[in-house]
Amino acid sequence: MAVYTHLGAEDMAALIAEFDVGTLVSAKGIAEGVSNSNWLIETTGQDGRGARFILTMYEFRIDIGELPYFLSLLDHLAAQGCPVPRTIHSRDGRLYLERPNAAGELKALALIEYLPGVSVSEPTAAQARAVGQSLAQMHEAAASFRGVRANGMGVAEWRRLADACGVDGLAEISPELARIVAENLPRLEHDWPAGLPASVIHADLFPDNVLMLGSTVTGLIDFYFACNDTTAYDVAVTHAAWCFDASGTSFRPDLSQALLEGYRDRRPLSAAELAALPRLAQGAAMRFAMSRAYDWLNTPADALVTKKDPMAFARRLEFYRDHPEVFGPEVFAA
Ligand SMILES: Nc1ncnc2c1ncn2[C@@H]1O[C@H](COP(=O)(O)OP(=O)(O)OP(=O)(O)O)[C@@H](O)[C@H]1O
Ligand SMILES: N[C@@H](CCO)C(=O)O
Repeated sequence: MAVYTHLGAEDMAALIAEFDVGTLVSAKGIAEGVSNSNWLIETTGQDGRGARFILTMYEFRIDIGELPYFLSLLDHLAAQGCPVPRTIHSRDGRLYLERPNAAGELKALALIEYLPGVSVSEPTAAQARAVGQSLAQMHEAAASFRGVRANGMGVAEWRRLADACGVDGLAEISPELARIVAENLPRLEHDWPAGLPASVIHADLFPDNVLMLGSTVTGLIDFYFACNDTTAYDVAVTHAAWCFDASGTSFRPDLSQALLEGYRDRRPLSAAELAALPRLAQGAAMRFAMSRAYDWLNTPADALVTKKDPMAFARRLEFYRDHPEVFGPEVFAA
């Protein structure tokens, strides 16, 4: 569940009245998501024909100081034609408002455009191709975005998370996990690709952050890890998130080929980027193995959150290390 704060009907109506979107008709809590409280809002709309929005209260994790980067990035990408929800600005031009949460702490709230579509759990090749195309479209469209944010989930953070788990903590999750981190993290730290083209990246484009209708991408959402970093690393993250079964044991070459071809339809990958992809993909797998391992050990047993399996990504890491040909030229020649 993810509605941590109860907003009464009068408070909600007053909040929505701060935006030029008509009057409040209904507000329903959204169960998905863990970091924020989210509501599906229905209003009469500016023209009386009805309109839908997503209202988010940023409960944990997101620093209010970073919200202008995330929310104005949505506006920028939407204005460039990307399938990204626009931020609705308040009548007095603010990107977000502030209200007390359940504990009386001041929290930020943003209203964003509602987009149709559902997140797929078993993607087809046509859907993977469309996601590759949308990712490339986003990279191109973001080139003119002026905001800058460092990647808080980069190599240094993988090390910090690994050290915070400790060898014993990693081994408690799985002895294999401790071994894979010990064997691969120092190597990735030492040889992490540098000097490749950089841009704004989404950095977390998992299937649950893509809305689709059939094989059409209708929404890229949850930009709260977006940052400026190596563009091809975003391709690697998306590849790691889309091209395996849930356990990370079974690689799907059909999805891989479709995703990479879709991406290259819109933005060519240079020889240097292609050569770096095996290592970038190992890093992407390490990033999610480490954030999941840390959460595994530090999420209270009674939290209403499903723990995600770190081994699913540790296995992907070994797969990428052992199969660099996944990104080889023969894949694209086929
Ligand atoms: N613009 C949108 N249009 C339609 N539905 C949306 C939109 N934004 C979010 N949603 C819906 O709300 C759900 C929760 O959103 P989101 O995943 O961003 O929450 P979160 O708490 O930030 O997530 P997490 O903690 O997993 O990062 C999504 O699964 C999606 O169903
Ligand atoms: N998408 C991530 C969570 C965000 O870090 C995961 O599945 O582990």
